[in-house]
Amino acid sequence: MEKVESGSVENGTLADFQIPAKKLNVVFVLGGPGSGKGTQCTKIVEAFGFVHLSAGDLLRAEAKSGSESGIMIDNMMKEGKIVPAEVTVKLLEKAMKKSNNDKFLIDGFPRSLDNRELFDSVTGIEPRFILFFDCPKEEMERRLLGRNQGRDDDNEDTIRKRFKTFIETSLPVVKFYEEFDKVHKIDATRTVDEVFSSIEPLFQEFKRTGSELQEELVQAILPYLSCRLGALVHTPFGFDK
Ligand SMILES: Nc1ncnc2c1ncn2[C@@H]1O[C@H](COP(=O)(O)OP(=O)(O)OP(=O)(O)O)[C@@H](O)[C@H]1O
Ligand SMILES: O=c1ccn([C@@H]2O[C@H](COP(=O)(O)O)[C@@H](O)[C@H]2O)c(=O)[nH]1
Repeated sequence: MEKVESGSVENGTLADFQIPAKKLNVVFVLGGPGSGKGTQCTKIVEAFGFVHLSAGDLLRAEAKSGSESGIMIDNMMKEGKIVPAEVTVKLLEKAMKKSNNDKFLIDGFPRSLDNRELFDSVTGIEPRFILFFDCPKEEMERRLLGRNQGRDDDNEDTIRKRFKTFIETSLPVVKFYEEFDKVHKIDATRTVDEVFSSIEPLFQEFKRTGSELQEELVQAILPYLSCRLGALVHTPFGFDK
């Protein structure tokens, strides 16, 4: 397999990561297009303080950025094809390094066995477990056609291609992890709340403690405090009139 060119990668670990790869908690969220991965990730983030990284969103942003690979990514997405692993892994790696968090939900990735292999060799990260949203094609198609978020790939023709790629290329990843007993298969046909209730117990070990919540609050108000402090320093007599 081709090796990723990255100055930060040494011996299969994220060398300049603040937290060792082994200590990171990564959950892969897999399932067919429209099975409800993104919807549930939002709820998991709210409840358990994970960082949500959607591989599709990262690729869409890269496609829009006008970068060298942008046109290639855009074309591949319109065809429902899997973007080369080097591109996606690099985007995920960059997004993870930007975050101070140690808990990541990686949504819609790995989409193929070679995506999985490259992520493993570049980051050295072993996912804690895999959530697999199981949903019939007809229901997924109904949801995608009703999504209405202006996505270029939510049309009948591309949806057909995305389903084909999912079955031929992405399902083998689920099978791979099943061999290691890492997959939690979720019946995604139920309501959003019912689905969430069934996955909530899997995340109990990640429940935030009081001091973590306190730390999050401090981090959230820090920019405001430093802004106020700056204003005080620049105001005669040290206070606003
Ligand atoms: N349990 C559910 N019941 C009914 N509709 C749902 C459910 N979960 C999600 N939806 C809706 O289905 C559509 C697709 O959901 P979502 O974007 O979460 O899927 P996804 O798996 O992330 O899709 P993709 O892989 O294409 O990004 C959205 O419009 C969402 O509101
Ligand atoms: O790891 C990935 C994830 C996504 N893609 C491409 O993006 C589209 C849309 O992905 P969503 O998860 O539905 O947002 C997908 O059809 C692929 O073309 C990818 O190549 N690799």
